[in-house]
Amino acid sequence: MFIEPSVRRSGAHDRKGQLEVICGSMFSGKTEELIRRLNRAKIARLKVEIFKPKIDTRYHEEEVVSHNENSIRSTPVDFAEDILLLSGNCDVVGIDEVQFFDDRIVSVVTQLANQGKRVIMAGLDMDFEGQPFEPMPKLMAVAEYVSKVHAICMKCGDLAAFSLRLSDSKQKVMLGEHSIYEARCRKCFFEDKR
Ligand SMILES: Nc1ncnc2c1ncn2[C@@H]1O[C@H](COP(=O)(O)OP(=O)(O)O)[C@@H](O)[C@H]1O
Ligand SMILES: Cc1cn([C@H]2C[C@H](O)[C@@H](COP(=O)(O)O)O2)c(=O)[nH]c1=O
Ligand SMILES: [Zn+2]
Repeated sequence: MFIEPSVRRSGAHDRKGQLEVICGSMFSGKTEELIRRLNRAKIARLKVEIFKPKIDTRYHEEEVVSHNENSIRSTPVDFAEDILLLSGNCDVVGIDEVQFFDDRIVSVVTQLANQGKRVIMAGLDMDFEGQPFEPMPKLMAVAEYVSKVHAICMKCGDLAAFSLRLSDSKQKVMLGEHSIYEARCRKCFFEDKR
């Protein structure tokens, strides 16, 4: 479990911002961990704003929802720059499905952290082919803290770092969950990848 350096550190008293990335495969608990950190910031009475790309409307238009149905209210945005405009004077910014933003998200979150905000991002580090999912590598490079979480392989029960797509589609962006994707360990992913 990630231990926050200090929940209030980036609050009103000490405006030192920081970037945190939570990454891993599908079903690895990224959204749960994001919600956990954001709820703790709220308990510390920090002002929290949460965003997700408008493209991700799988479960709910205005909520970030985990696979086990934890949820937190969020603002869907079209572009990374919208986050700068809408985060105002909050202390903590949460961003889910951050892999769906383009490279401009790197400059946006850097500006937010330099303003003294704690920015917590969750996103897929690899796509269905096992390739890095841009802009995640860049975000991981500039972040102070990177947490990689793991799912359980649906074939062998080992730890899973890969997301196997069960259909033949080669489109990079293809929203979906259990019916289209399965978490897999390295061995089972490369055995079954199409
Ligand atoms: N293969 C799996 N491995 C682990 N958890 C799974 C798996 N399939 C479903 N789950 C459920 O998904 C939850 C994590 O969901 P979520 O936080 O939304 O993950 P992510 O955001 O990484 O896709 C787990 O707590 C568990 O209930
Ligand atoms: C591997 C992979 C996934 N996607 C999509 C599928 C889901 O809608 C999201 C990931 O959601 P999660 O919260 O991490 O479970 O991304 C995609 O578009 N392309 C891919 O290669
Ligand atoms: Zn396996």
